[in-house]
Amino acid sequence: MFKSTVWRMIRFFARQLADAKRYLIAVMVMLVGTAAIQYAIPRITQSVIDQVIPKKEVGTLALSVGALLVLTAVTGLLSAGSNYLLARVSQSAVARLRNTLFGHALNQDFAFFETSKTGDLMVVLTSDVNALQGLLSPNALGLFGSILTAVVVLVIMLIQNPVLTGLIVLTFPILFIVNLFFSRLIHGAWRRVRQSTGTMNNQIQESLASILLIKSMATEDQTAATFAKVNEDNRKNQLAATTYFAEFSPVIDFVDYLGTALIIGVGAYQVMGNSFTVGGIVAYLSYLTILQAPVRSLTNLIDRFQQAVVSYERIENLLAQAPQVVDVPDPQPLPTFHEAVQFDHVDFHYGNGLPVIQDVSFDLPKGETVALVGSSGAGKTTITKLLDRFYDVTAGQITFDGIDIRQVRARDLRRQIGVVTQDVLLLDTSIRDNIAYGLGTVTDDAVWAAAEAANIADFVRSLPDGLNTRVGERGVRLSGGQKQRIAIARIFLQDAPIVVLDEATAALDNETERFIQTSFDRLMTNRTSLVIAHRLSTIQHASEILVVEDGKIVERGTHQELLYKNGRYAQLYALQFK
Ligand SMILES: Nc1ncnc2c1ncn2[C@@H]1O[C@H](COP(=O)(O)OP(=O)(O)OP(=O)(O)O)[C@@H](O)[C@H]1O
Repeated sequence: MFKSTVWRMIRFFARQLADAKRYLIAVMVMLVGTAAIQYAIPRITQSVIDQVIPKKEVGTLALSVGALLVLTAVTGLLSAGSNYLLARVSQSAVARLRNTLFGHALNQDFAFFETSKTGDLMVVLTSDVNALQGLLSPNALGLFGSILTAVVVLVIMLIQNPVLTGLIVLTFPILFIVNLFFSRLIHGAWRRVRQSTGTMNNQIQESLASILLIKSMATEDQTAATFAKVNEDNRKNQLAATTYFAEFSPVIDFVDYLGTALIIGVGAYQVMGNSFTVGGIVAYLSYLTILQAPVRSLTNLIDRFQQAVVSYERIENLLAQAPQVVDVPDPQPLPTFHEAVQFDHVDFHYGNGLPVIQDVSFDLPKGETVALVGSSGAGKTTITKLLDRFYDVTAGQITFDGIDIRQVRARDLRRQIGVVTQDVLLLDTSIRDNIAYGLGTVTDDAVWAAAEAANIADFVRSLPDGLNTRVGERGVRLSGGQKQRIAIARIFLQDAPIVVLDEATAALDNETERFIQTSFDRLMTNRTSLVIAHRLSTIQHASEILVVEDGKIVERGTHQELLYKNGRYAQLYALQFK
């Protein structure tokens, strides 16, 4: 499983990098150049010590120093160039991936968002994508460069001084194992730090979001105590991570130093026996750093690789999700609504399989109002969601002017239906942008006309910033009634021929209720409406009232007919007006 994921991930990277071939070739050329210069610099130092100094060649000395300065400047340029190109390639690959994932998530249907937690999706879109970016980062990709340099340097060192080079190479497995062990420990420790930081952040976010609840239940102390516990866990994890680091750094330094000790000990011994030179020792000390670099970053890369594989698996899982509600390959055009919507023996259940809607049939002719009433949880909202095709019916069909709504493009259908829900969704932007949301460029006159129709214009005019007033996160700076009227203004502007109104259940004061009712009435004039009514006084003029209980229509008729019948509706009505 792990192996096949690794292969798929490598192929994925190859595809991502395919169109950056030119850049990657340029990077390779730069890396080869860097390798050559990194080999040459210690060689020049060596020749200065071994030849230029004994022979007192001042001219060659000046030349050598000049060459060293030029070469160092050139490596600087090459590494800046290759880092820039690698960063450019990896960042655009990652940005593309994030766009794909976000678009894919947005295109999922409603059912998907019910089963996936927002937090989990956030992790995939941020941390998991970052983990892949970690593998594509200039550091990780630059490892190829440092391996290349190390191999070149190693071959030449072996030819020059096989004994000393052989001994140095023997320290590498120790260096590798100690590094691996250390990085496992430290990564584990940092993972725990990240987890506890995540828990801490969630706790802060949740507490701030539910501040009203905390204040009204006076649970400040309790909330602070829970937070203190999470905070303490986080402190302990941080301390453990830094302790590991403090303990292991000297060990790593010691193993690093083994190579240096060998060069000084064995090298000097060879110099005494005239089989090596002082300049050679100095050059080898520089080469040692070049050789150790990839050994050290390899362990880092192994960890990043493992993290990336786990993240890639989660990304793949998200990409493998396919929405159930999809457009047919050849959708029919949907002309403007002109006749009727029909529910024809509709059955529906959510993912858990429990029947929610059973054998529901009704007509919603153009220009008429059909009202849904019934107890909480009876299935009224579900019926409106089926009309908007947020879910597909499990049996029967819903037709729009005779066309099954599964045969048309979902967005064409939804454009013709305006929805005002109980919990009004507002974005943290201006009132103007909230009213015009999703409707392209709209003139201020049109926005004012919609605000006027929704009975919110006077209020907007009374604000110092008028239409430019920001509504705050989730519209916190507005009252419930004001939010709802902004949502109604949005529907006026959308000018959909069909409206779905879910009356607020929350008790509104009489004045607000009257305001909203007038704007609802205006919205319903000349439109076709499906209304979920909680206050039965508002639907007395509906052309048909459907009483829904346990997902079935148990009674239907006009207000007068149903009162006369003296059944469930009459009962509900009596309850509200006794
Ligand atoms: N996403 C879902 N997954 C599973 N069951 C659901 C889901 N949404 C709603 N239900 C269930 O479906 C039934 C009908 O819910 P629905 O929201 O349609 O009722 P409602 O009549 O609109 O209620 P209310 O008047 O309280 O808004 C309820 O039993 C509810 O628990």
